[in-house]
Amino acid sequence: MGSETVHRLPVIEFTDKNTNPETESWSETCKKVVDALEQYGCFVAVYDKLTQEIHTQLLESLQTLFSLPTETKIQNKSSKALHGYEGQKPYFPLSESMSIADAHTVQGVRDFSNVMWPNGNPTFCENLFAYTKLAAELERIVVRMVFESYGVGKHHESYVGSANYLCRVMRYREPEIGEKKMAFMPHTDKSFMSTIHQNNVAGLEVKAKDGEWFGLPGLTFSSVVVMAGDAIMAWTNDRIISPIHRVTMEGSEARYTLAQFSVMEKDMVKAPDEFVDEDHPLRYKPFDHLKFLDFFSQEENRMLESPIHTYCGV
Ligand SMILES: O=C(O)CCC(=O)C(=O)O
Ligand SMILES: [Fe+2]
Repeated sequence: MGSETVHRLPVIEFTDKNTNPETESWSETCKKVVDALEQYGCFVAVYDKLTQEIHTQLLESLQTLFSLPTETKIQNKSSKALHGYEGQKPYFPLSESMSIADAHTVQGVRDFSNVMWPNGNPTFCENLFAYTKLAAELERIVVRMVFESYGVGKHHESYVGSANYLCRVMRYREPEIGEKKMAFMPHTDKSFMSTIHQNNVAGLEVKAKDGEWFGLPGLTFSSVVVMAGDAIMAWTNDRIISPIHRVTMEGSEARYTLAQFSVMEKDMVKAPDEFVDEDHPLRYKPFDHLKFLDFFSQEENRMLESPIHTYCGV
C-alpha cells in the first residue's frame, strides 16, 4: 500500500517589492524559488506586470498568426538548430509551432513578423514584444535569485551578457474522437531556463521525482511556468534537475502557448567551482550551448534518453 503524494507546483508571486534585491521579501522569494526548483525543477510565477490586457492581446495575435495559410507559416525557416516551422507531423498531429529568434528584442519580433506579413504588422509586433520582453525580464530575475542563493551571484552579469532568447509559439488543436491525446512527448528542455505561458486551456504535465505525473490547474493570465532546462542543471552540477514534462490535450478547445527558452550563446556552460567538491564531483564537462543544441537537433539524437548526459556527462 502506498500513499500517493498529491503534487502541486508552488505558486510564487513576483511584484515590484519582492523583485527588488534591497528588500527582505527579495530574500524570502529567493528561498521559495530555489526550494521549488530543487524539488520540482519548476514553479508557477504570478507576474503582476503581465496584465489581463497584455495576455488578451497576445492571444488574439497568436490566433491571427496560426490562421495564416500553411504556405506562409512554413516560411518560418532558419539555419539555426531547433528553429523554424514544425507541424503536420504524423506522430504528433495535434501540434504546430513556429520560432522567433532574439525574441526579447523588437528587431527579433519584427524580423519574424515581416516574413509572415511582408507589408508589416505593427499590432502583432507590439502584442508579442509586450510579452517576450516580460518573459526575458522574469527569467533574468529568477536566474539572479538562483545565483545569489547559491552564493555565485558574481556570475549573473556575464550570464545576462551571454543569454539569448528563442520563443516557440505553439498551437495544439483538440484531439478528434479516437485520436491520441499526447500532443508533446515527454522531454526535458534543452534551454538554460524556460518560461511558458498559455491561454486558458490546460495540458502541460510534469513528472515529479517520485515518478507521478501531475497537471497544472488554475493558471491565470499572469501565470508563467518557470522551468529549469538541461543547461542550468549542468551549470548547478545537478543541484537543480530539469524536469520531464509533456503535453496532453483534453476537451474541445485549442491550446496556445509561448515557450521562451534562454540559451547561453557566448560563454561556455561550466559549473562554477563552488558547486564542485568531494561530495559533488563534476557531472558535466564544460560545453558550448549552441553546439549542444546542434547535437540534439540531429535526427539520431532526438530519441536519446538523456541527450545532455550523452553529450557531456562525466
Ligand atoms: O506547450 C507547453 O505547455 C509546453 C511546450 C514544451 O514543453 C516545449 O516547447 O518544450
Ligand atoms: Fe518543454
